Amino acid sequence: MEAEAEAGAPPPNLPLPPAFIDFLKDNGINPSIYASASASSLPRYIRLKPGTTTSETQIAEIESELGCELERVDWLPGFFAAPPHIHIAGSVSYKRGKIYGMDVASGAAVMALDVSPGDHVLDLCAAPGAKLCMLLDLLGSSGSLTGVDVARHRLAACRTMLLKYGLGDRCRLFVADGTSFSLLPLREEVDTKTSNKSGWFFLKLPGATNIKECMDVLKEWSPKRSWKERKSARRSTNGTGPELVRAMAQMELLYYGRHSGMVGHSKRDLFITRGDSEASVSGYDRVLVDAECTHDGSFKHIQKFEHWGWDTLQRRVLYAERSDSLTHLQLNLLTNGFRLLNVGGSLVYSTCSLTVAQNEDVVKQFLSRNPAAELVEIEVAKNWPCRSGLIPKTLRFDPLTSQTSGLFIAKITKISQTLEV
Ligand SMILES: C[S@@+](CC[C@H](N)C(=O)[O-])C[C@H]1O[C@@H](n2cnc3c(N)ncnc32)[C@H](O)[C@@H]1O
Repeated sequence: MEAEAEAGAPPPNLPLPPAFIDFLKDNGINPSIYASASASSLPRYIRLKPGTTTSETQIAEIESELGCELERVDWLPGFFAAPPHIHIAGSVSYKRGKIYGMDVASGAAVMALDVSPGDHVLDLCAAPGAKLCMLLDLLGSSGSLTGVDVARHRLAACRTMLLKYGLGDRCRLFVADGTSFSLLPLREEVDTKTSNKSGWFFLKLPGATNIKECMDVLKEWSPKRSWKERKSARRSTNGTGPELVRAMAQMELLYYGRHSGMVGHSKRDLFITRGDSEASVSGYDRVLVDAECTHDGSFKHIQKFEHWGWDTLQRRVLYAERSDSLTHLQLNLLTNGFRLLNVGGSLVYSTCSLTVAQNEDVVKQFLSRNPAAELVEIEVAKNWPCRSGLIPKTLRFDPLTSQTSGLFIAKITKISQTLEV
């Protein structure tokens, strides 16, 4: 890991508005970082879909299609750097689902989680889904992945990605608030060969033959049900506490795959919630909290405001109330993700903000309230071109140090089922 970049470097070559420069300075961020990360210097990163042959011939084919040379990222398998100006979305390889456009720092956050086949994984801020797809690629053909996001349209884009890359089999997607989401993974799998609810997907995928059963499961979760259906659903929740009924009404299932734990279960079956003292109810082995943030470390995102108008940045990103409520949101997402984590499991908290308030401060506050949480070293990071965060064991990627987008990563484990203080 490299030492922290020195302050006092040249001024940014983007016409950053004074309010943004003030925001950066208030947060101790040197605006020069935006100079080094100008569009002409930061590589465009590509991740190859595993299973795609990585022979030199295949790489050469992609190179000739993109019209550039790809440089293998030696510290993160499967990633390649392309020149900054390359647009991959129009390429055949991209359209056919052979490559992903994904910053290598985002890949690092996923690798830090150390997912193994068979794990039950929760991605609490999942959309639009670059990290979720990588998690599924690592999971392979066992375990499950639950993706949650509060923004329906963004999660719909995530579903499109799942289908494009053929990754939906073990995944389910919920439109829900990650600060209160409570569904646990279902570990015992329904035998999809003998069950009469055999192997249904939300969207009809190759191999599916009974679309009606699929639609029945989804209807149960849809907020747009007829009065009659809502009445009968209310009847079926009689005897259920009001909090649970509210929780059941508040989320929508947007997608599920054959081995996602949804097949053969009614909505009610899935509301086995974990009370704080119920350690015996199994939660998730891995949790990713890639929290909503000001995105100030994502150079490409900030650059878009040149077209959208800098006043939009000021209005949407920088006003103080948003910053305050964001750190609350981040803390609540982290706390709920940790609540759903198994003892011995791992959680990664990441943001693409470079501010201390949204990163180290959130983690510090969380640790002070959760004696069962322990910050752990990210073992795989030994050769990563990043620097330490202000708290030891946390990591920071930034354009100057890493030639990547900005990203903060902290890894936390649960050492016991102790309650929050
Ligand atoms: C940084 S983005 C996540 C990017 C995503 N992990 C990926 O790799 O593509 C943060 C996401 O958090 C979502 N979000 C904001 N508030 C949320 C909440 N209360 N619960 C769940 N998701 C939330 C936003 O809609 C947004 O999609």
